[in-house]
Amino acid sequence: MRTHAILPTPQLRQARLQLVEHGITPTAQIDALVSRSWHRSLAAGLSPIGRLDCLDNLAGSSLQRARTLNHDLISHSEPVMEYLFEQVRQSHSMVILADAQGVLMHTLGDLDFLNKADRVALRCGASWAENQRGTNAIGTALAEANEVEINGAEHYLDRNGFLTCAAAPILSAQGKLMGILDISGDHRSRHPHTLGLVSTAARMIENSLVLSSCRQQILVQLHAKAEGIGTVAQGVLAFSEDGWLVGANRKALDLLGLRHADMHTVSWPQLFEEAFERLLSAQQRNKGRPSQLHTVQGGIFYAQLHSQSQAQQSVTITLAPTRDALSQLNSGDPLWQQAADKARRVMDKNIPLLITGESGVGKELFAQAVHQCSARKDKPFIAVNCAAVPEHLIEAELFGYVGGAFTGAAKNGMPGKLREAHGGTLFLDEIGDMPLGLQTRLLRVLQERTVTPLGSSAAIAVDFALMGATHQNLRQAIDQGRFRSDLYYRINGLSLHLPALRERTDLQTLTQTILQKFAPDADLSLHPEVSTAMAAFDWPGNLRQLSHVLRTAVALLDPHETQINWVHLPDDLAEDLQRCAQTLTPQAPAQNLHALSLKAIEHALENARGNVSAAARQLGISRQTLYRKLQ
Ligand SMILES: Nc1ncnc2c1ncn2[C@@H]1O[C@H](COP(=O)(O)OP(=O)(O)OP(=O)(O)O)[C@@H](O)[C@H]1O
Repeated sequence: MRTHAILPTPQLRQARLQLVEHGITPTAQIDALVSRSWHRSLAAGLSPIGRLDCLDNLAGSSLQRARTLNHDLISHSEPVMEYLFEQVRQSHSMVILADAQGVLMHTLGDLDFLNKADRVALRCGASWAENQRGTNAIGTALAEANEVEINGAEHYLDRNGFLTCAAAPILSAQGKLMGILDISGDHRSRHPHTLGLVSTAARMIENSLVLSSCRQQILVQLHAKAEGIGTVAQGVLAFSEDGWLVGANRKALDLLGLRHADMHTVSWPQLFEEAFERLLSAQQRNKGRPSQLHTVQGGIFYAQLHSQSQAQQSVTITLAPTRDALSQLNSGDPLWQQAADKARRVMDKNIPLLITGESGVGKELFAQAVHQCSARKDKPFIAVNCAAVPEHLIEAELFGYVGGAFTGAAKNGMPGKLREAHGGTLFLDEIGDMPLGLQTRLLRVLQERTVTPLGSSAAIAVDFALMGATHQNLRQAIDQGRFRSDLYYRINGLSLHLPALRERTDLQTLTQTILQKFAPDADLSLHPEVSTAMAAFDWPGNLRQLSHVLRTAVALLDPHETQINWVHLPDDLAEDLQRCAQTLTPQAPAQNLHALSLKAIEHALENARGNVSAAARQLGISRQTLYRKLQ
């Protein structure tokens, strides 16, 4: 962006002279970008006046080679350049495409101006990199990786002072600078809109490149309005089949607050609330009409999805298993996502995970998903509930035994869960409930990585990834002498806490995902009152309770019904929920309306842990309305 207006030519010449003679520019008057570029030009050994030596110009076969290397850039730019040229025809200008080194690849121009331009080598093969020709829109846009306008005597070389040039970079889907689009003309015919025109045209080329280079991926076109899809202002995102962001145009990054550096580190569920498959099937049902898409940060867009496999009508089937197990569980809650991100980082690094959280928050499902994402996924996942097995059996259950080791033992013995987990993952649920004696044996196994079955003296090597889970406070258990501290440190390579359902901000998405699991062919929803009450409810049984409630509700629906209402809920829960709803619904006289709505807002904000977007969603109002009410 320009920081200063364009100065008259004599002042600019004077300033350049001062730079060349004294190495300084009067920064108070000269535009910061121009000043930076002049300094670079000076450092490259260029002089504003006189001859230019040894320029890197390409011709013949080397130009041909460069054009072949830039084939995609040129072919996507040509139609846009022709359109652009139509807009500037007869204004003594030309439209120029340069590659990422500043070498001109393609030009279109008014004949009278082309002759003039040829004298300063504005022709194919010539390099307009800054170190070759000093400050100029093409070279400076490359150096600054930004759109640039250079006018008249702002050009470092005096010989280019008759030009006015506006240039904008063209970026690939991964943010690589592919080339520069430029309009150059006689500086007397400078138009203030030229830079905007060039930038828009560069974005058109960029969109076309992104759509083409990512056509093997799943493409999402999005805009705040359905009508904006397909226009130059649309965002374009590309996702791999397993849901990772692999490409985007700049508009999409702006819309979602992302950077090109986020490629391959951000996945669909971290961005959007709707499950991917759900959006795809909605698109198939609606014959490709744009569907609404909610970002986890509360933004609403319209989106259209394209996938090569969509054309073959098989996309839902091919994609469903390709989102990895952790992504499939992710429905957008930031605390849950933090735990999943940490788990991904330590995965396959032999670090035991200790998963904590209230009963029913999904610790075992989480552990299974981590196993499914790990290198051990084709080996067994063995879960042992340390609280459910009677104390006198748990030792045999875990360590196994040889035939006839004790009364009632199986004739041929049993390998035990630790050996069954060999190569895979051992998940010790409710590890806080493990008897002390067994804790000592388990510690030995973990230290020695061998198991000695009951009744045997032979140690057998075992290799498994270890995950434990507990709803207990293990530190407290240590203080009370119920849990060995050395075992605690051994099993707690990294502890991950899963949030309780009342703390989560993704209740709506979770509900939709669970409903879809129970009734894949129906488009079920909750009655708004039920939904609001559920959002305010405490859910002591967490996801297990929610899942049971929804399963029952789906079973109670009549075949033609698609909305879950109070009558579809178990009586006791309906009563609890209605009590919650009463705290939210204004039933008192009108003068209390304000107080009641404040209470509902307070409640929703508390539930959403201060996240205004999530609170607005819970209340069924827009973010703007919530902000207004808060004011
Ligand atoms: N992400 C999820 N989506 C849908 N249902 C879920 C999800 N996570 C958990 N559930 C439901 O909750 C139930 C309990 O999950 P899980 O056994 O993993 O919880 P837990 O925290 O290990 O419970 P506990 O502490 O009682 O062992 C599951 O059987 C499932 O019905």
